[in-house]
Amino acid sequence: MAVLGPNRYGKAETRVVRVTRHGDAHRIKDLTVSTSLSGDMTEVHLSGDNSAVLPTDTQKNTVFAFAKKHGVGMIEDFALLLARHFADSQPAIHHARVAVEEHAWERNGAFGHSFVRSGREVRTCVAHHDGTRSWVVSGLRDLVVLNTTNSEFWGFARDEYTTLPETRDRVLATAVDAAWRHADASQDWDKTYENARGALLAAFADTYSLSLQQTLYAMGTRVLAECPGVCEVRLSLPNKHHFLVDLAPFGLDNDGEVFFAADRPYGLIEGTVLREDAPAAGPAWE
Ligand SMILES: O=c1[nH]c(=O)c2[nH]c(=O)[nH]c2[nH]1
Repeated sequence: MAVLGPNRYGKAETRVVRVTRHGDAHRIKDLTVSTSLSGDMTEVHLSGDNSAVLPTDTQKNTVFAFAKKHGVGMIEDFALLLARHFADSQPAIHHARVAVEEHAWERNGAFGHSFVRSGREVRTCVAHHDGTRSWVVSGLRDLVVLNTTNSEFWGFARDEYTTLPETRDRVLATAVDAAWRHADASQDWDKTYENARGALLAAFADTYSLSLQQTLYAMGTRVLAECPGVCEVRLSLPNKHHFLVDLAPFGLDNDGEVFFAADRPYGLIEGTVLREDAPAAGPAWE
């Protein structure tokens, strides 16, 4: 006998751009929004009775309608608004998860109406609401950073397959993917974002690194130190290897000047740093 296990459904990656016009000075917010609902969904799976199913098309429409009606400020507020709407307005929906990514644009010169997509990282959040409680995890991805020195890697375990030379000076580069769990769902999201981003960058730059793992822990610890409302930080750091190119065949030396920036494979260093007294996570990360 088969039984239905955990399930959820929603509209993934609705792309919405909200323009706000103040005379000739326009603003844009460019988001990717993914909704995911769960609740009394046994019948639709077992018998095809759709009466509890708020269509994913409706969910997508709601994203656009809310962008118009409520505007888009901080993405955490927009995500919470949507999550609360779905969980509170549909009797069959007991839990709503809304994930938002924000793509940054900058002004193109002095023109009020012209923008250039910025090379900045993508800002992210996931908000949950279960009809009573809300949880928010904020973060960023693709924050690409590189140190040209102050990184070593040696003293590692060896076996018959180890060929990696030890290094006392290497390039250390990564694309930071970070998420931080808020202790409660009423924070100054923008302020925390800037503090967390600043902490990640500062810790990456000023940690004398003996491994990317050590740098990861320093970065997570720094976010907790700078952001009192954050109780847990998760980091995923690809080690973007930079290999010194052998220029000897060309009669040239290479004293840490020319590197091959390898694409793949890459080391992937992942870890969590949390306060000793961090409250239980609930479904925040899912
Ligand atoms: O910082 C590093 N951590 C590792 O675990 C590792 N493994 C490896 O081959 N290079 C590195 N660098």
